[in-house]
Amino acid sequence: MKKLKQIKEMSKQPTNGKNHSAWLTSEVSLQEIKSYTRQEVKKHKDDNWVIYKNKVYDLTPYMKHHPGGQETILPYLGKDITRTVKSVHGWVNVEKLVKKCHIGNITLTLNIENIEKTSKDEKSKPLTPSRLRFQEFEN
Ligand code: HEM
Repeated sequence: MKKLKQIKEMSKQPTNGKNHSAWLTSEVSLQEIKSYTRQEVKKHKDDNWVIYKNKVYDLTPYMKHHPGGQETILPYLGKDITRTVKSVHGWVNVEKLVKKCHIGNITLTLNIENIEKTSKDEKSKPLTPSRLRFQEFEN
């Protein structure tokens, strides 16, 4: 925890990517991987958390090194950045660059109640050959 505090202090002076190599060689590690829901990540917007490919990252130590500037990332904090990153710079190996910021994974939850409701709905059943024939008569 003390280490995390130090890192957060260090992150206060932006270099806007001018010191990207310093980031790559630094020994920062926030690793204590936990499971989070998307709702939980949203609540940690101010802690600089984001979701990338179902993994949770605390970008605090990386922000000031981001070549695109830390201000570009600000609107995306607490959110899933997967699509945005793909459209802005799909060639960047994000997972490698922010490996040190990986703090958790998104838990996939199934809403059993909804699944039961859906399966009771006749129309939601898969179109098996016999149902297909039946549908031909319906239309
Ligand atoms: C943690 C995730 C991210 C990492 C590791 C990352 C990494 C990088 C890297 C390595 C570059 C330089 C690319 C190059 O010069 O070819 C870059 C540039 C940039 N990034 Fe990110 N980025 C991240 C998230 C984001 C997000 C969420 C945005 C939001 C829009 C963003 C916007 C930009 C922009 C605008 C540039 C400048 C592109 C340019 O110079 O034309 N990045 N980023």
